[in-house]
Amino acid sequence: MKALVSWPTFSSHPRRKEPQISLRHIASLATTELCDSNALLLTKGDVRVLPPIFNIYGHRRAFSGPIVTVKVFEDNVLVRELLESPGDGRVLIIDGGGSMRCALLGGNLAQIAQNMGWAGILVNGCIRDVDEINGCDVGVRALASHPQKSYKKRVGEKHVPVNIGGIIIHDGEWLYADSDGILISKTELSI
Ligand SMILES: O=C([O-])CC(=O)C(=O)O
Repeated sequence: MKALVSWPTFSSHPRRKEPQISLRHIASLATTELCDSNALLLTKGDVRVLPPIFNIYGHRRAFSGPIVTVKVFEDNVLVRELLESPGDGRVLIIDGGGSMRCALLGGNLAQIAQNMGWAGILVNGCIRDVDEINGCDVGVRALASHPQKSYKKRVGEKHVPVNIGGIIIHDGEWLYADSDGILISKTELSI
């Protein structure tokens, strides 16, 4: 398998014959290759594999970037605040405690994330407006979908360590996601 995977978009313009490959779709390194090339880091725990509990949403199937964390519970005001700030190719990890009782991310927030340059969003919880999210040029991972919105009380903490499926993740670490899985790394990885 090649080290680099890409997710080209093809122009629908009738006169254009060549596929248009958007630079924003040159995706991240393949998680399989990263695991194979960084076996020592995996052994040491500097690279961890998240348990395969997340569903894949969003137009961008593969993404990577430095992590920003936020810990909330059934309240997404802090999520909106972060997504309204420049993403600069980073990945937002929302630890929603795994709640199955409401959605922490919907179509509006995914659109904002796309416009603000976030590479991806991982939700330890639920999302809604799945069809809209799937149309946004951002990668999304979440446990499930739920039609109900969350509270708006602004309770939670930004930039704190979070525990996702038993893996402790710190702000500033790196996330790599593709169709095969999700890696968390203390540092930026190479093949
Ligand atoms: O605002 C929310 O609670 C989530 C939502 O529906 C959206 O992002 O469209």
